[in-house]
Amino acid sequence: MPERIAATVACVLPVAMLAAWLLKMLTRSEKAQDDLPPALPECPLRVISPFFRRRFDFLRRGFELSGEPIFRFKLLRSTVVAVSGAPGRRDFFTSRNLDLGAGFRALSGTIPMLPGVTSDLDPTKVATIYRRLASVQNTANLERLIPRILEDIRHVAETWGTSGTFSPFDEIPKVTFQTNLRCLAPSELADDPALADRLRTLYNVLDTSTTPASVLLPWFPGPSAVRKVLSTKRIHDIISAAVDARIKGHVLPQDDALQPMLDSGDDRAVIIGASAASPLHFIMGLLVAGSRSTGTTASWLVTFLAGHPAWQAKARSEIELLLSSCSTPGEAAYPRDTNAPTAPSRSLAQLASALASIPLTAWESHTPVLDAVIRETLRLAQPHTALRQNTSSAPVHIAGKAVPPGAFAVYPFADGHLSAELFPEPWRFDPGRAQSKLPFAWVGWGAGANACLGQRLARLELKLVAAVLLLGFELAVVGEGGRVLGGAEVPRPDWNDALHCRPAAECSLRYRRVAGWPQER
Ligand code: HEM
Repeated sequence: MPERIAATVACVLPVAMLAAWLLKMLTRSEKAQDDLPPALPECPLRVISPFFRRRFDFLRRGFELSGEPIFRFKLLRSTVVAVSGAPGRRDFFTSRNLDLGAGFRALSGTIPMLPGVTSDLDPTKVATIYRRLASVQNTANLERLIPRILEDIRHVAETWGTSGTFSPFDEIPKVTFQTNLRCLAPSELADDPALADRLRTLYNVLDTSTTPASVLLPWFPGPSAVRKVLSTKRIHDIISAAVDARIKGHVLPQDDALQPMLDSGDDRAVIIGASAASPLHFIMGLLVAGSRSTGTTASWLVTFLAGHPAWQAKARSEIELLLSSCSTPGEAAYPRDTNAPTAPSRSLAQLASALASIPLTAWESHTPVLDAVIRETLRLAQPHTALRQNTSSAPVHIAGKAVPPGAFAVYPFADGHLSAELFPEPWRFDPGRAQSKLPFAWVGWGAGANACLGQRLARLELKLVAAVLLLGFELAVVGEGGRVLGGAEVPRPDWNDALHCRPAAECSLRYRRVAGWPQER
């Protein structure tokens, strides 16, 4: 009998504690304040799932319901202020007291805090990481990386065979994960396909295990929280084994991103670890910051080009022009001998090496079509909501409304990017469209103090991926039953999928390897 009572208490007590805690959270009253934005008339418990699972719809509906460009709601105990409109955008991106790291830690929950694995960083260490990321992106290093990135793209592309159909949202991120690994991690990892694949799978587990519970109740050991902790630990173990092998001299010094950090005596935790507080710490953190966005952008870049033949042709001609202007007289830049029985895989290798002859300055300054296509892709398929916390002790004012100390402010990029006023027919993919001159209307790389720190590298990677795919393959978007889709028929990005913007409608890429360029197209 006493055992039965003890068992019942053991079952009921945690549930009762959780219920009491929830009640306390939900009944906490806010300090009355005149300049607070209007509150959403919803029970705090009912906003949790939409905020995390269908954020685009939730915020759009909130602006409609409140009838204001700014409204507030509660996520358990936290006040969150959602911001839109020109004055709101300006104040959001220019406020000095809205902290990206704190907002990211509390509302994104990508990386759990694990003693010895992830930690917060002091400002000096953050500055070191910024410096190292800047070195990765200096001109000499990017020049050095171009042939390696192209070889990585070629290797992944060869696994696709000569023709077929695939989901761009599954296959293209494999390419960009590999290229980011090449640029940011020890080369021992980028050179080992099995380890690289394992790391990619573990990062995917981190992404897909983010649930409302794992973010709002990080101390609660639910199944997704446990999966996250395990994957974080495994990622850490793989990366630290590679770093330690180098430190102990089991592997010779390499020409990669790790070596200068070791040579400068950087703190091992800064090199390896990930920060739960911000997308930092070099290898683990930057792979999170960079891989997901580069993968999503590259997937849509290729999909839009495949579905818009006129832009595809313009982009291809631009790269062909670069190729022909970079080949030395009398030398074929890329297989021109159409009589030779060119094996398709050989032709991809030749393509990669021909593209490697194009200098960085040409990729950066002589590709107006690719620049316009990337800009339009970032406008139309970047489902980002910027997250910030007011870490100061005074309210921060956004368009005249207060974000109280400790509260969060969130800005959905859809506000500007999908606005019909700023971008007429906003869902139409049109890289030739006139650009809005209004500040912060387009924030594809972020804006203000927190603009993307990896954009030079990301831009280069996107162009190299586009070049190999456009010159190495014939591409088309196909929908249900293999029907080719073009222009307005290409499915819309679904902004509720905050990771990939993967469309709700079926959408695949049909590809066929081109044996030689330009004659055999
Ligand atoms: C196409 C690829 C990428 C896109 C579209 C992108 C976009 C962005 C955006 C919009 C922000 C600002 C976020 C906000 O305000 O909430 C940001 C920040 C950041 N990005 Fe990127 N990014 C890309 C690739 C990369 C890569 C490859 C790296 C690193 C190698 C990187 C490192 C960072 C870092 C460290 C920050 C935080 C800056 C800070 O704390 O102030 N990004 N990125």
